[in-house]
Order: sequence, then structure tokens, then C-alpha cells
Amino acid sequence: EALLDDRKVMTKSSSVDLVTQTDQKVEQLIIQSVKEKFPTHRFIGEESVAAGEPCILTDDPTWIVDPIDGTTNFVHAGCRAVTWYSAVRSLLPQMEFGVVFSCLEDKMFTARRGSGAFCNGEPLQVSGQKDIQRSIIATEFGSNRDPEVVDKMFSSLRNVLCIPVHGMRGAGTAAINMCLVASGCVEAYYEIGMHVWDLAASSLIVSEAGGVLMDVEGGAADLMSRRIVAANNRTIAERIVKEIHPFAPPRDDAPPLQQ
Ligand SMILES: O=P([O-])([O-])O[C@@H]1[C@@H](O)[C@H](O)[C@@H](O)[C@H](O)[C@@H]1O
Ligand SMILES: [Mg+2]
Ligand SMILES: [Mg+2]
Repeated sequence: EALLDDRKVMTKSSSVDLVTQTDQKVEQLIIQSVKEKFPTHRFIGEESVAAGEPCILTDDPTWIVDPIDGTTNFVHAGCRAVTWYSAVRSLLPQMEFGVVFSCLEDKMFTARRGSGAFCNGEPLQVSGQKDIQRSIIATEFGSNRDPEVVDKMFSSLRNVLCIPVHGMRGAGTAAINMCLVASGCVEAYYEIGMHVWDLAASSLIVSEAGGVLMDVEGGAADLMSRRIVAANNRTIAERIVKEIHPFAPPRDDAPPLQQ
């Protein structure tokens, strides 16, 4: 219904960072329904953070919610994903489960720590490809149009493409790009600039499907750092790291700037 109806587009951090009433309604729907069952649990929701709520993980069980991942697709009539997940603290081994729903394809991606990753109940496995020259790599350009940042993104894109790889792709949603890695459809996905709610659910789905997560400079992945390489294996991830022009956007858990 919303795909046909909701065309009132608002903006957040920039004129290309879009939000609709459906983003806000879906986030409230998820938070309210979880709260009814688990009144003491905490939430980090994309639209709640945009409205001034803190983006901090504590020791309490926390649900990280991206109500629509791929709002730009949605606004242009192709909603790709609704993603949400539960974590206990920020470290990957402490994530409990992740759920990504690709509504137009009717695909429900799920993972529970230590129990594997699934799409509509079928087990997922990353690609077995070890040769990056026989790989497809996914990435996105996010919503930062600062020419210096765009130059860095283009330099990384050029370097990765010229390895050479078979191709580059972008689904318009970080969550689905990561699920494509988990499904073995692409070998890797990298991006700088997305947020913890874009990655949370799908990072567990990737690791439970046998993939690896890494920072763009090669260290451990940090979901609050707004940088990620998700790959089918370490060889491919480390090769991509060599080609990325790194930069560091403000962290998701950085204290708000003083007025
Ligand atoms: O805003 P939204 O549609 O939930 O999420 C978007 C992502 O999934 C997209 O792939 C990424 O490039 C953007 O930076 C943004 O975070
Ligand atoms: Mg998102
Ligand atoms: Mg969103």
C-alpha cells in the first residue's frame, strides 16, 4: 500500500538523505510490538536517532532497527528491504539474531548466533570463489555529496574495478548487498558512510553464512565506525582492503556536537 501511496518525501542530513512517513511508521510498529513483549529492552532506530534519541549500546538487550533500508529505492517505487536485529552490546560475537525482509521479492533472511543463516528457511552459504578476478563486488555511494568524499569513493571504485573484477553492483540497500554476499551471489560488499542500522542484521547473516567482516583498513569490523568490508573469505576481503581509499565519517556512537 505504501509503495502506491507514500510519495511525501522529506530529507534529513542532506537533500539526498531521504525519509518518508512509512519509514517512521514501520519503525514505530516494530518498536511498539517488541516493547509489548520485552518492556525493558532498548532500541536504536534510524528514525528515532534522527529525531534526537541516543545511539549508544549498553549491556542491556538492544534492538537495532532500520525500518526501510533503501528509502531511495522506495521513493523511486522499488522498496527492497526492511531490516531489524537484536544485539547484546556492540561486539559481533554478542549479536543474537538478525532479520532482513526483502518485501518485493518476499525473501526473509534470518540468522541466529551459532545456528547458521537462512533465506525463507533454506540455508545460506557464501561463494567459494578465492580469485578476485572472477568475482562480483557490490558497493554504494551513500548520501554524502561532498566532492572530496565522492573523489575518494570513485578512486576506490576505480581501483577495485581495475583489479580487474567481473563486475560491480549495488542493490541500493546495504542490507540486501550483504545478503547477496551471504547468498553467494556476489563475493563482497564494501562501503564507507552507512550506519549501524544498515549493517547490524545482515552482518550476522554474512558471518553465519561463512563470510568475513573487516574494517576498510583491514582491522576488526566495528559496526559503529560506518565502514565495512563483508566478503566470502579473508583472501577476497584483504584484496579489497588494498584498493580502498579510506576515510572516517563521524562515528554513530559519537557524542552529539555541542550547540
Ligand atoms: O537510509 P536507508 O535507505 O535506510 O539506508 C541507505 C543504505 O542502505 C544505502 O545502501 C547506503 O548507501 C546509504 O548510505 C543509506 O544508509
Ligand atoms: Mg538503511
Ligand atoms: Mg532506513
